Amino acid sequence: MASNTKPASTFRYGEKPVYTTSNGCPVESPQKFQRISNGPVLLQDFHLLDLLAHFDRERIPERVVHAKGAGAYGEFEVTHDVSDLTSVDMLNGVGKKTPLVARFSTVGGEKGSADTARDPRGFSLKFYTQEGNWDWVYNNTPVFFIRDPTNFPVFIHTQKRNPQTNLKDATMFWDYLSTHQESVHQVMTLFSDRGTPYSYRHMHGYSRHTHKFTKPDGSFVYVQTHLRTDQGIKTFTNEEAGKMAAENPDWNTQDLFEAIQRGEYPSWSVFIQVLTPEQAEKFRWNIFDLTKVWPQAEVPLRPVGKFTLNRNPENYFAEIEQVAFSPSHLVPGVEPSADPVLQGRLFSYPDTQRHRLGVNYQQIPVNAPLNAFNPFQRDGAMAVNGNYGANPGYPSSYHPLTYKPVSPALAAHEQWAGSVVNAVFAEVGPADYVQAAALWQVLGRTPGQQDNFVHNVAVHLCGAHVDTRERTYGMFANVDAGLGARIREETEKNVKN
Ligand code: HEM
Repeated sequence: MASNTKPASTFRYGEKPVYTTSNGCPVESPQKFQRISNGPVLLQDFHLLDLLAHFDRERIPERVVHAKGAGAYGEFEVTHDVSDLTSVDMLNGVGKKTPLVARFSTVGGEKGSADTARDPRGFSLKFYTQEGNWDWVYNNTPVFFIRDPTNFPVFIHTQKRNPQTNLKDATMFWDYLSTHQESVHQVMTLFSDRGTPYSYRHMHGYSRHTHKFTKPDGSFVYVQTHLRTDQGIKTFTNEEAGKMAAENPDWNTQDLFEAIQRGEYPSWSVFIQVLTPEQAEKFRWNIFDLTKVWPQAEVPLRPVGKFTLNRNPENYFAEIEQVAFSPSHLVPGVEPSADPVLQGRLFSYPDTQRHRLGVNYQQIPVNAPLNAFNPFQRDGAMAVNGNYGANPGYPSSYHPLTYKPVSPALAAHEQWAGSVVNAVFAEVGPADYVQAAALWQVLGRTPGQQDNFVHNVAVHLCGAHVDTRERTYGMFANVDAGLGARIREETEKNVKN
């Protein structure tokens, strides 16, 4: 056959298309190159130059956090009616199904790092709804280290590599945490065995942030979302996770891919916690404080739906590396809350994706919404969607578009007035240790879990400078005096030199 008869993207693995240069010119041999006898190679050999030049540009920036990950496609189904709370189209109608793509990840490691590292896990979903893509960019733990958006870059720097040694650095790690003790609740989760999940299939997901579910009449409720694994929670101990990191650093990636290949489709049940604005005002905890949970005894879980992952990607780079999730990808019926960390995130994700993938990242097939139409965003590198053809790039009176009305003026809770302040979210105080102390008691209900926690902290903290160790013992003593003493004793036993 002299040439191919269909576009490259439609060939399936195993077909035998004609090999060509990038401009489609058939090539006699993938190995041959043009040269003068056994002398220099020729600049006219486009096949060689094309191949080398493309190879030279294969890498794009890895994600600044959550660089190592795995993903798959699936489907969400509504199991319970929530139309009393929200007009989100995807949630409207029991039995309604919506396609999705998921990506799981570790946070601090590079793209080639070990899957079983002690780290929170990213848990991202992109739903392709009729009213736009709705992204849930969640984690596997219910709270986070920070509640001030300014702290994210500096906190992450302490979890990554030391600028001089290029090594992970226990002093830096604990120096940050012990001087920002609002982190302690998340530290309690991270250093329990939940910090080393057995697989992506065996962990829950949490929105952590408060969002708002809205209705067209302008009313709304505050919600937090929980994704509960139907496979059950399964974790590694510290030593099992370390052994797996050495033997198979890609264990979680392999586990997810092979489970789906075997037809063992993992699923999660979706629940929400709901507070009315009036309840939120009287609630013991500030609902915009990302370091606190809404205790389930006070705010029960309400079932919403279920999702299942049932298809592996055909191409990892195209579909998983290039997928771009953002908490700002919302749809009618859901809005961000005033949580300052969430507000910071609304900016950060599309910003980094314009850098990581380019300004037209929403045109990449895995990111492309079903029904988007925005001809006022034109041109730019890699505009591959036809660039809206002859449609005017402004709101033309000759070719008006259809503009859909949005909800009426929002209720009292959304009318903000006040002076500009430049302040931290809140000073750390006794209330910041209450939920961490409760978690310490919860760990005590499963035999061995408190011991594992103390051990997991000790073998990490022992690498930190003595001043930092002392301050960290104080932090754990603020949670529980006995816990502080046990961590001191176990850590000092492990200190070398
Ligand atoms: C101010 C705080 C935060 C900032 C500035 C921030 C920033 C970022 C950035 C820049 C990325 C890389 C995105 C990309 O390259 O596509 C990322 C990834 C991610 N972040 Fe955050 N983040 C913050 C807090 C959080 C919190 C609180 C959560 C969980 C509730 C979270 C969950 C994730 C997840 C799951 C990913 C991976 C997304 C994927 O799979 O592609 N982040 N974050």
